Amino acid sequence: MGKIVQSVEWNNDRLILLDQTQLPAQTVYIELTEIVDVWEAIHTLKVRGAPAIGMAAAYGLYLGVRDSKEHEDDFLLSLEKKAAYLTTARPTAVNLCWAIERLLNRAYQETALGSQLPKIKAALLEEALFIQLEDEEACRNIGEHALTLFKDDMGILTHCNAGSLATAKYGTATAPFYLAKARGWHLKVFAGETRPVLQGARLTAWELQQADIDVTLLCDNMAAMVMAKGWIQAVIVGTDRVAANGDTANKIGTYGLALLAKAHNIPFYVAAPTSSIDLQTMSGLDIPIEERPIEEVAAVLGKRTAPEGIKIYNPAFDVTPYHLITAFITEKGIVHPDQHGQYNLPIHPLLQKK
Ligand SMILES: CSC[C@H]1O[C@H](OP(=O)(O)O)[C@H](O)[C@@H]1O
Repeated sequence: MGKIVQSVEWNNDRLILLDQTQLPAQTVYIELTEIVDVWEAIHTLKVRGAPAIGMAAAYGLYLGVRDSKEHEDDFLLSLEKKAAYLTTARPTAVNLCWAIERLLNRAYQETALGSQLPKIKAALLEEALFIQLEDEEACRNIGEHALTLFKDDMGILTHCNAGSLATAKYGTATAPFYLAKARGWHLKVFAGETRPVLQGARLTAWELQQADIDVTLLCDNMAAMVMAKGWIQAVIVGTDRVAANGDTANKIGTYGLALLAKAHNIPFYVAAPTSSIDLQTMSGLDIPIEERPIEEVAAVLGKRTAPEGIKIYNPAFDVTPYHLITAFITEKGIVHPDQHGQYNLPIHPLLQKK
């Protein structure tokens, strides 16, 4: 029986991460106790995937103040500076700043109650643990809802890694694959390799193989052909940030898949925990798109493939306009567009409109 891999764990008062840059060749766990090392792990994709970087940032903020010696009057300012520092690790996934905001709010609440520093710090760790537990439950619920849209023996295409590695467990886009396996269904997963960082080849293919799930690896440029062959009955992807109108930022290449799905009349689903839905961002035009080092494009796993001195563009994400999305699968249920083609998206109770 296969196993469901996990990438983030709080254990023995330290943050333990499965270093995703070493997969699939090596399974390497790193133990972090310093906020600067958490920032670096997020920035260099040792930990990656919107929910997972939110969880890591939350634990990182706690680690940043756990042993601090500031006077109580200076603690909140120090906490806010460390929070701001962590949000610079990566800009696109709203989960990172959302998790940080949750810990800041807990600190403000405890301060207002007159709590002493030890209690405030304990509340920060408690909130980080809550975020991880909630994400696992949200992913499981997303999987259950997604299975109402799928049936046994379907071919499903996914992109990048919105998997168990990118979340507390199960993944968002991959959650239905794990639950279908447990239900005895045979879903045929097609995973795009996802240039340039190869999250599909290195991570999704690996984690589904570990779980004995039927997965076929594709180059990104094969998606149109397998759709034309009739091998794909649905596309499901994750997200880093859904804007208020439903425009969705996800791994570069997602927008193209949505256009292909539309052209082939194939449903295109976004698995979106409410922790990734940002009603403060009005549309895709307002979503910050991370640009990453050009070396990711110029070389493949360290071997240079592009000529020296060539111009290179390396956006890590693109935005799929909401009208190309068939439905959002959230932990609160499936959201289809209304009669005007507009989305009324659920909001996480702790992400109230300001
Ligand atoms: C549930 S993971 C969401 C999202 O995050 C990934 O980006 P990255 O690998 O750069 O962290 C990818 O876009 C996934 O779909």
